[in-house]
Amino acid sequence: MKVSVIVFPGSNCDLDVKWAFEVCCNADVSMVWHTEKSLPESDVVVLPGGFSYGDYLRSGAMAAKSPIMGSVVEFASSGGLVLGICNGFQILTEAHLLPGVLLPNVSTKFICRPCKIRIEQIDTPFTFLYKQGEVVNFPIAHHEGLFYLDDTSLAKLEESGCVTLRYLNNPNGSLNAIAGITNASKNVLGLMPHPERVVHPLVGGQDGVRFFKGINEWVKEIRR
Ligand SMILES: NC(=O)CC[C@H](N)C(=O)O
Repeated sequence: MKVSVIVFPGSNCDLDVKWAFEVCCNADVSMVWHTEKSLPESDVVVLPGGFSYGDYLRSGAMAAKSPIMGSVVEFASSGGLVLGICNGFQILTEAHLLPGVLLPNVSTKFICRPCKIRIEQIDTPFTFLYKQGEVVNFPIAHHEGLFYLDDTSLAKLEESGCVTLRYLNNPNGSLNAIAGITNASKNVLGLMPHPERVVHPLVGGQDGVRFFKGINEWVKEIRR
């Protein structure tokens, strides 16, 4: 499986997610600097966590205008798998690949801790190795994690089964405790928690292993 991780000035989870793909599924991972205009051959494109452009203006707003994003949008539109973790989720909403916006946490504090997350949808390339309703531990680390959407669009998002992950104890005040969503065709996932931080017992857990293994199996299935 070929994975491209987009690196923005201020990304800081780029190497963690590269390692997660390597350790979980022996993936071939390329790091792609944001000023590139085209993607290498890819099965999956990842927008990693961090503080792209120092979170100036709004988290993800400037990164969404980076030269590489034209190719990322094209890749997503053609059905390619796109994964945005934390700052990557913020970039996906700013690029309008996903609906809604991530606002400052209701506490106005940066929150960094383990978090219980319920898997709400398993009919996605990212979550199908989990059980429906399973509760996992994925850490969170963000200041702007409050997922917000207008009432009508939120109802539509829920009805269409695009709410993929939900917090058990809503740490940031997200509407409907939403932690992760997909687009309608479910090839684009954005989530605030960090599955790449729980892929080895040495780093505090393994609940993220099936997330990355699942992506790999999904890609291999498509290729077959
Ligand atoms: N870990 C991250 O990706 C941080 C996301 C973002 N910069 C925030 O603080 O909300």
